Amino acid sequence: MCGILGLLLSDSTHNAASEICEGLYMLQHRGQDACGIVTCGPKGRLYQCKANGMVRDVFDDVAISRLQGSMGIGHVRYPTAGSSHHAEAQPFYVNSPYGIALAHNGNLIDSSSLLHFMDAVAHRHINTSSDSELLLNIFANNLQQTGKFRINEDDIFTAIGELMTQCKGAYACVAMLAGFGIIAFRDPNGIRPVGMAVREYENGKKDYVVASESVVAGGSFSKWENVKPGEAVIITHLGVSRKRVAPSATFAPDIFEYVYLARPDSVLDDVSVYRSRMAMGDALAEEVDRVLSEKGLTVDVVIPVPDTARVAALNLAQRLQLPYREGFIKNRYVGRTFIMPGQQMRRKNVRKKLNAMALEFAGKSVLLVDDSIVRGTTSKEIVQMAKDVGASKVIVASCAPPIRYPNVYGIDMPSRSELVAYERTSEEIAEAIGADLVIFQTLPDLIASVRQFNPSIDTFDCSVFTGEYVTGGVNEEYLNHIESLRADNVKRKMREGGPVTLDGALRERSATGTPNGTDDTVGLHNSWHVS
Ligand SMILES: O=P(O)(O)OC[C@H]1O[C@H](OP(=O)(O)OP(=O)(O)O)[C@H](O)[C@@H]1O
Ligand SMILES: NC(=O)CC[C@H](N)C(=O)O
Ligand SMILES: [Mg+2]
Repeated sequence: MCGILGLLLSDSTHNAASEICEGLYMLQHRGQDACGIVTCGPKGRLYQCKANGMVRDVFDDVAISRLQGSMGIGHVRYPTAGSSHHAEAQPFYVNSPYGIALAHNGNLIDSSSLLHFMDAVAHRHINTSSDSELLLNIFANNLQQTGKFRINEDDIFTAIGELMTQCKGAYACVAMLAGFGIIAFRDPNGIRPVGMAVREYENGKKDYVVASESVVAGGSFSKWENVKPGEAVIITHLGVSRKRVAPSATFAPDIFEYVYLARPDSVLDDVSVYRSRMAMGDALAEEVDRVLSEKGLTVDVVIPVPDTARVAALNLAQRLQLPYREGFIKNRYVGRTFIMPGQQMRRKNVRKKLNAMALEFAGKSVLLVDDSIVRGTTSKEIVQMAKDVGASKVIVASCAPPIRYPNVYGIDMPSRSELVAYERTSEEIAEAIGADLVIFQTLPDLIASVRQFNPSIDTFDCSVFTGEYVTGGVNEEYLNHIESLRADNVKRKMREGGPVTLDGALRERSATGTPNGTDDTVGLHNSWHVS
């Protein structure tokens, strides 16, 4: 779940970079590892700044002022393929044909065969282990096939249509063609979100923004519209062209966007994330009530696990007519822990991020409400913290059902054995996290919490709960393969600089994962900002 963004300003004398940077700040929750912007200035010249780090670390006034041009694209990264090396920060750039930059949210599941195609058929060199670099080169290769000096919109639609038959997985993308315009497209199942909005001036001119989440367009833009699954959108100074370029497929947006990934103040596929989380709290209240009366237990207070679970926890407390107390105070300077790259870092940061206030816990039977329990890192720590400050009983309720299967579509949960619910019953999960009881939302209730706001959504990608993958092509062999590439222990070795196979035996490379690493890759694709 990275964040993507594109901006095209009607006034070619204005620079787009500062507004893109502001937009990336609003998408920071989708990726904390790296970020970048590419703009297109006079004569179609591209300018780039990207690096490991948060938006505030990578972009200062100097960096922004160097990014010339009235259109550009941006990205915040949470790696789900390849490594955390700065060389894999996005947007990616390829010079041929025409000069293209691309930013991608999602994950391809057929990278190995695409890499082989690149090598054996397209003869294009892929310089990193990122699936997004591959995706860009598939697009570039398809455009190249036109053999044209200058391409038109139909050529672009055809190239993306072809890409959608070649690339399997999740991809919400924004691309920029030098001197031409901005292009957005979304995979045929619409797994990851992307939409667009317009800013209209009295003189009839229009600026356009494309973004992962509507919150980016909240200020001066209006008319937010989703990019539809299998659709491509081309935005130029002449206007907008849209076309469905893929054969129809089941629309299956990832339900985890509503559970955790997206900001509550965004509307995704016409569903307010905030409203859906309120509904999750209401539905979970029913389940909590049922289980508590079945077990003859009572609760004195409902305590949310900040931040994401707050909305649902408040509704749950109101529904059950229980006091709601902010028993955990969040340190505002610590980011999201789930999307941090290593287990040790995640664990340490839960402790840094949340502090239990004894006065809300001492002697009480507490119900902690979280949006999800994935590795159990957060719940294990906070249950202990609650007990340390004197809670007499700690019950944990989760707005999502147990997560027992890996995610292969852009959330970094590649390894079954890292999931606390894998091969465990609710009782065993409670034991693993040290709680007296764990209560999970049922899957039908979770789906209804979101779908009631947009019944036209066919279904949701719920693969982390069911093990059913809407794209097909995910079997035991594939799951073992990604586990061997991306399990926490493998990533740790990568960060430590050991040589590991990143692309399934196709090549070996080392990845130190820091901008100061001794290995570096060529400047065409990879540069980072040094102020
Ligand atoms: O079981 P785990 O592996 O710990 O993952 C689940 C937890 O991680 C997330 O919180 P996070 O700190 O990332 O972000 P938040 O502040 O938005 O809640 C999520 O909201 C859960 O609290
Ligand atoms: N979370 C994402 O969307 C990641 C995009 C891409 N797979 C990467 O690892 O850079
Ligand atoms: Mg959380």
